[in-house]
Amino acid sequence: MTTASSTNFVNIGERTNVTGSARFKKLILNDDYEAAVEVARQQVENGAQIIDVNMDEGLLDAEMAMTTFLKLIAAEPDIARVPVMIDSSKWKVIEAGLKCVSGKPIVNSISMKEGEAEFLKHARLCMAYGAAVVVMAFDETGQADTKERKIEICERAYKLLTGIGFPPEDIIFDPNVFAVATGIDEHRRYGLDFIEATAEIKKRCPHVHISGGLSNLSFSFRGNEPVRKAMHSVFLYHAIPAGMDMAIVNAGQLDIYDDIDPELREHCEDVVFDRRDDATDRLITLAEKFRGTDVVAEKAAAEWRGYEVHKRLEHSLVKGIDAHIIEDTEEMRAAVKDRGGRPIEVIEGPLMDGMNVVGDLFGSGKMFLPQVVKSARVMKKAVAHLFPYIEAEKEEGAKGKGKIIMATVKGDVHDIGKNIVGVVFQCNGFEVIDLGVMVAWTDILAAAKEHDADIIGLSGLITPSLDEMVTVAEEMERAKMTTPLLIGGATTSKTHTALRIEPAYSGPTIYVLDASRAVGVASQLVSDTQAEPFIAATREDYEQVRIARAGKTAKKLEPLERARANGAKLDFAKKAPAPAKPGLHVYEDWDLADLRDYIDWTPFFRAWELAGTYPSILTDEVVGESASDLFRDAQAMLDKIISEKWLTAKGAAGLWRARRDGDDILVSPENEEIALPMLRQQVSKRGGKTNNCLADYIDTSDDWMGGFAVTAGHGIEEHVQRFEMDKDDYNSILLKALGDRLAEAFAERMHEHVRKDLWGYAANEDLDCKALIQEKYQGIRPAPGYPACPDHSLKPILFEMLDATANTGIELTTSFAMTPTAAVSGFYFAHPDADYFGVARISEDQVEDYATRRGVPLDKARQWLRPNLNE
Ligand SMILES: C[S@@+](CC[C@H](N)C(=O)[O-])C[C@H]1O[C@@H](n2cnc3c(N)ncnc32)[C@H](O)[C@@H]1O
Repeated sequence: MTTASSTNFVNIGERTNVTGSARFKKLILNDDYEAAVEVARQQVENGAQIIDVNMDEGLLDAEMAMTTFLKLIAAEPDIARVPVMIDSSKWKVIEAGLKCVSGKPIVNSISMKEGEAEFLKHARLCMAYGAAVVVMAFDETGQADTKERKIEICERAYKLLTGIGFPPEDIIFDPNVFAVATGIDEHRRYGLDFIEATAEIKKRCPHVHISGGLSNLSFSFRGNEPVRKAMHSVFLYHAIPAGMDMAIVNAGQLDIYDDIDPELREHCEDVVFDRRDDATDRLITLAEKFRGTDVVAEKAAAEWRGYEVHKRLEHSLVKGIDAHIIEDTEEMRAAVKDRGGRPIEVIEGPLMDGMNVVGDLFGSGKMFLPQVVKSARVMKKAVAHLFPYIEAEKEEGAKGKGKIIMATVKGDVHDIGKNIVGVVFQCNGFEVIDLGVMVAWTDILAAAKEHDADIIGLSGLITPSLDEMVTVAEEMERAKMTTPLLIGGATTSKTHTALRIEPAYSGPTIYVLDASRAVGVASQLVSDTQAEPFIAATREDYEQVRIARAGKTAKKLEPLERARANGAKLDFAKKAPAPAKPGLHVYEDWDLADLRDYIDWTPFFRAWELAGTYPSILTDEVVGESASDLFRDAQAMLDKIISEKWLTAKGAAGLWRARRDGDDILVSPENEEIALPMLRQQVSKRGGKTNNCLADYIDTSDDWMGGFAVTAGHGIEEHVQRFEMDKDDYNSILLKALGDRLAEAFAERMHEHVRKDLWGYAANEDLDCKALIQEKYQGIRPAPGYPACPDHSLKPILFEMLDATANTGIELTTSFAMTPTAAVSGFYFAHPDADYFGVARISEDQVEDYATRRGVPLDKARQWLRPNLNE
């Protein structure tokens, strides 16, 4: 069956509506009524059986526009054969329209919004003109959203209208189609409520018609026409048998139900009928496959290829399209050559012009990181094409704004943030010399000298990197350097930079919050006029941070003994039973397809500096488009990662006997006991709150705990290199970010496997991905380096118990960072009352106690615990 043709269903053309069609609005605003009439004709030719005309636009004299247009179409026999729906929120406009229509008009709309008297007044007028009316399901308290309200309002309106003799067959109810798949739970029933209400209204109000505006339904998928069309068709397929007999819809844009891709159709029906909890998530995921597959997109694509070459280059750069960049760059180069110019001019002229547009859009918040990184990829390809010509002519390279050395410091391996910042610098005309990860200070200083760098940028993600950055600063000082030093990365902060790094180096030292600030900072540092005042202002700012900190006396903490006495007292009668499968379990190659469903997407968008929560970020007013594009690319790459097996997921999980001894947990992976010394909160607690320590979660005898290490990073290097060889930072960063996501998903999956199977204390747990991300399960998996066990140096102990390097291939750097970077490790606690907390500040007594328990010199313990010291 098709959606429309085999029923008495009437479709109402929507293109002659200034609020819904940008093109029609433009025509009317420009007084181009001739072309506007053509829009109406096309609608009718495309099968519209009624045309909706709306002129509600602030800049228009709507009464005038309505009457002008209606008179014009009344003179066109092939348009005038279909009824006109006069659509306005202003009664005066409707009345003006009614006066110009010759056939049977339809008024869109009246409602009880302003009470019964007003409603009936309008209804009587419509009756006088012989007009049918659309009655919105709207009353004095607002628009009907639930099924019950829709029915109640329509029934009430029906009684009122028939009470004054209004012909029931001239009543068209619009029970409000609202957007579904928005990610908001209350919206899930909107589609179903409309359909069910339709059936009931038809029953209770004989002879009426039911109509609705379909475009609302798929609002969440704007920009994705194939999915919108499928949703509309699916909706009508079910709403028509329920009694819907009209809809405002672009008839040319409906799919035949049977022709819709079966998977898409099923997912749309899941959403419309609210058939499963994850219906929205699944449709959003699937939707990405269909984006851009429609005719409109293809037409737009063809159109820009007709631009002149300068504009084509700009278009490629701004849109991040690399498909034609080589041929266009070549065309430009040839054109420049023909007029006696040099190849470098292609870079300095059109390419830089395009990148300036990108820079401006990014700077003004109209473009986001993923798009910028794509633009940079296009630029790099263009430059690479020109390079041999530039070399051949022995030209100087384009003069950049300045040279920046970038490095992730020794002991640290994380580089997504650094790479993104590097790309953004390059887009803005800086030359970046990227030294990679785990870079010793000696190499950083040597590179700065060799390249005569204007700026050095350091990056780090884990807390031990903070100390390493101080070391780099001290060494720069010793070498009497004056090069500005930029500090960035997840654990860095303005406070740490002001308190520890800047005092170590007399050159300019500046903390950079994120990629969007990096260019502003670097540009000021290389500017002849702005550098000095900027550096002075930053120094003053950091001085204030130090003064404020000096004014604060160290926080008053509880003595360790008192904190211990106030530890968490768990009811060990509730502790988890002994594991079903104790000991070590190794997984050499976990199925990546299985992990895909466990991915928490929100942090993925954060890595690209897109603010928001998945899935609503995909339809966010500001970043929605950028997030959706990125998500589509991510899904496509995930498809390949899985089907072509780019990555291998290896993991180990162990469940061991454990008992608590003071603040140590004694674990027995084999026969001997291994001590895991834990840290305790010492901040004063009130109101019955306890001073927690992870050891509190373990019984003094006969208990169990676990540990795990998982990675999804094996195999990644080969592909990262492939992308980098191809100057494709975008895909290289995308792959790394997806590797991280798969590793986190693996940690989630492994934890579930432990609860339900290996340990088995929650064998009947039934949680979906969302509930897992919200940690709705029993037990926790604290990770070394995180607030409840901030000391990264516990990782070697954990790794030894798991024989993790042999079993999973994960290695630890000197700062206890894991390689591959796409890796997660931690402990398992199963007690139902075990919860995450932060150790926060600790005092000297605990540092000494910890040094003794770990069997290390006090200095070493101080170094490990530095971020938690009370100083
Ligand atoms: C960093 S997030 C990772 C999960 C997130 N769904 C993702 O995919 O990125 C949460 C994890 O961090 C660790 N974590 C969070 N808070 C912690 C705390 N206070 N102490 C120790 N570990 C903590 C735990 O391993 C927890 O599972």
